[in-house]
Amino acid sequence: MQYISTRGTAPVLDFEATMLTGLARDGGLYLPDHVPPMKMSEIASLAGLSYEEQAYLVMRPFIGSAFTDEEFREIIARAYAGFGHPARAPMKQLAPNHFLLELFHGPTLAFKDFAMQLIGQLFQAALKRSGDRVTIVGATSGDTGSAAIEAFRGLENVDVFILYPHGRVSEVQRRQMTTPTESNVHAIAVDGDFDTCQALVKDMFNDFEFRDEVGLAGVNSINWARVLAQVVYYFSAAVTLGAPHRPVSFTVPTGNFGDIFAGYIARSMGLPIEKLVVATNQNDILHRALATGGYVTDGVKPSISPSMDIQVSSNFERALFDAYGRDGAAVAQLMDELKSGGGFQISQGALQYLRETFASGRASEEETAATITRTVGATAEVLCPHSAVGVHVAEANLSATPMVTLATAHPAKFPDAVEAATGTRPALPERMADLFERPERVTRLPNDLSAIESHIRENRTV
Ligand SMILES: Cc1ncc(COP(=O)(O)O)c(C=O)c1O
Ligand SMILES: N[C@@H](CCOP(=O)(O)O)C(=O)O
Repeated sequence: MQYISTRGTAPVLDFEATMLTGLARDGGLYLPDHVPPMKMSEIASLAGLSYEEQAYLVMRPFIGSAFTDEEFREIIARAYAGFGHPARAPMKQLAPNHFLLELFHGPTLAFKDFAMQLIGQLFQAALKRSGDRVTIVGATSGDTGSAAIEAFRGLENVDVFILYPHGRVSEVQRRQMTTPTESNVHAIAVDGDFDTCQALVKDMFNDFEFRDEVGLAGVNSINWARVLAQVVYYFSAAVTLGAPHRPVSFTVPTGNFGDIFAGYIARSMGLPIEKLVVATNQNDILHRALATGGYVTDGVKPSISPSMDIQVSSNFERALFDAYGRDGAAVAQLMDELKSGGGFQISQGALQYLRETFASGRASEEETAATITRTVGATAEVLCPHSAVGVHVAEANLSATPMVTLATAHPAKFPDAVEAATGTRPALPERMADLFERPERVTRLPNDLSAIESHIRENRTV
């Protein structure tokens, strides 16, 4: 399996190099050159297997010769051993044809753990073999950062620097990033929003001198391995509900478009997904783009679902690449327009492809809060605000086909919003009970590439 860039001019890489490279050197994102199909019988045979075995069977064709079968099985076993639920991704029923896929039983209580725990193991195995050292730099609106720190803390050959928007993540998210004591963990609070942080990370990748000097690696969903790991739970949920003999729909709370793009890959592999619904909060650029064809940024508005406060949605570039018939030059042109002018117009043909592929909807702040209140009243399920955005949009898309909404974070990560909607403050799991007593360690920096690069140069330990 080979990987190619969405902008068409970066070197073609194998799986391991793609994972360690992060952003392609032409500024694009890597994608497999083809998506390996799964036969109906292969999909059917996933039913009843452990999550780990399903993960092995779904991901194996993408890995090539990077790891032996035995190594890969062991890596997967270690990745999911720390999850707090034996099913890893259990499902609850909200209504006769509406299900909630709980993706928050990992160590940092968000869906990011599914990929990050796996990537941590994959990086360790690859770096042990090569003896290389890397500096991971990531941007976060709260959940990617804590998951990355948890996966890489204390590892010998890795430093991890996480940029988060100062004052725009929940207190639990911030403390998850600022309280680890390991010297290879570095939290940076940036003056700006998530888009600022993500742009800084991409600028670092495009600064080749810096990139090569520090051995830059990325664990945002620009990293293909992140997306791949998230493909698995679409299969696990769908076969539980009768796929491939019966189609299933999914609604995905969306910000950076990584999670829903994983669903798109599952469908491309042959999983019968009827509707794939993009659910946005008031930062609804994706919903507007699908409705109007204009992808136009208009400033991030802070919301009660802060992890989705994103306007420059990184993985949408991967969807555009397919929508434009895998024309890297066309994608590069759109991304230049986005960078220089804050937006672009999607061509009619590409828009038609995207509309046939994705449905979409948005939830206002009031609708999000009301969904948390209503759902706990009707089902006793306490939703986090991101999952509530998903449930609200899913309810407008219900049909005879079972709908699965992805519950992307644990309610205790966003206690203020959940308490305001339910009257009850959700408690953190016992193992995190002292989170608010642990000392914090963070560096505040301006939105200034050279200041952040200097900080990284001076503070990396490897
Ligand atoms: C809790 C939560 N839900 C949903 C999302 C959206 O996921 P994606 O960025 O993959 O679209 C994120 C982060 O982006 C998140 O942290
Ligand atoms: N919501 C994310 C934003 C970064 O997304 P990623 O999937 O590209 O890493 C977060 O919580 O940080």
